[in-house]
Amino acid sequence: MAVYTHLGAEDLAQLIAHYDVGRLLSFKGIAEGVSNSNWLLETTQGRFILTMYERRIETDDLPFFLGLLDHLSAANCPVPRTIHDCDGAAYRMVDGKAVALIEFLPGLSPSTPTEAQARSVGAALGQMHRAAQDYPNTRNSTLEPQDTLEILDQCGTDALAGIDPALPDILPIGARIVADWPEHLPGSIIHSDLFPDNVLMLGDEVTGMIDFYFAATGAMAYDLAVTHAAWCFDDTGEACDPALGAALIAGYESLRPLSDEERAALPLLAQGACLRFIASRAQDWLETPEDALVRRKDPMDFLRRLEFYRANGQSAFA
Ligand SMILES: Nc1ncnc2c1ncn2[C@@H]1O[C@H](COP(=O)(O)OP(=O)(O)O)[C@@H](O)[C@H]1O
Ligand SMILES: N[C@@H](CCOP(=O)(O)O)C(=O)O
Repeated sequence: MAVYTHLGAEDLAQLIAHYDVGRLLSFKGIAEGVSNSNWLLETTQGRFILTMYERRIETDDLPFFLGLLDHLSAANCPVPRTIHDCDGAAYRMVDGKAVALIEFLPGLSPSTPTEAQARSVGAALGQMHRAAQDYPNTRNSTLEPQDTLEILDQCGTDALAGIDPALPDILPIGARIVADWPEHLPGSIIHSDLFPDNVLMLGDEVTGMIDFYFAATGAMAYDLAVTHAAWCFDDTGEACDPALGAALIAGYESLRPLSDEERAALPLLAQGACLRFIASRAQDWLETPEDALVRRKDPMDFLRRLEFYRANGQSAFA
């Protein structure tokens, strides 16, 4: 489920009246997603996505996230633009919560990506990194390897072992990743969470990259490593498909070639990416009540990926 707040027809019609988007004809809540409430709105002028920010997002960060969408879409990246209200504001407050109206983009998120799709998503990521170079705003990530290790430390060995007896192994492994973490790789604004469910596609074409709410200033090669970990394995992280990885990287390099230093760092960056998703998933696992209507994601899916990157080193990216 991803509609945490009830908004009725009258609430939505009243809200829409603040925008130049015509009259509300119909709406429905969107089931996908876990962090925010989303509705698909149909008005006399077309379709729009309404997002209400519920968890993990600071309202103070919204100008950064929403301005980034406008910056990237103006540079022809496949990213939805935000619809500003009649006063020019990118977001409004409803009952104390921030809401934004966002362009609807067509497309479906692939559940079993093909090589052609992995290549396209790599190219879209490279295009985004280049276009974001001159975005004037910055944001520090709150999920650097050190932060994610602290999250796991706070979960504690016993609680981690309660999720899976092998999970506490991540603590010493994570400490080594943090100690070896490369600094000074070329940076831009990075998406940081470009999983298949955050990409919309029509056939092999990327029609939308969405959910930029972990975007931050960071190393571009780290973003590529996150995308590799998210796209090139089966769901449980047991099997990596090297052809998907090769296609993803080739697509990326068609827009932005990697330096030797970035290429050499990929195995460690990918381990750091896995550490980040193990941490947020473990934290959610422990904090989400058993009877909540949100499907908990298994941190072990990313411990398996991490083991793969440790065992295969550079050949994971051959
Ligand atoms: N701009 C958009 N165009 C079309 N569909 C969208 C758009 N933004 C979000 N969606 C739909 O809403 C779902 C949840 O959005 P998302 O931003 O990923 O939410 P969450 O942050 O809760 O994960 C997506 O899977 C997609 O189906
Ligand atoms: N992609 C992350 C979860 C982040 O959730 P999102 O719905 O906001 O993309 C994971 O798989 O752990």
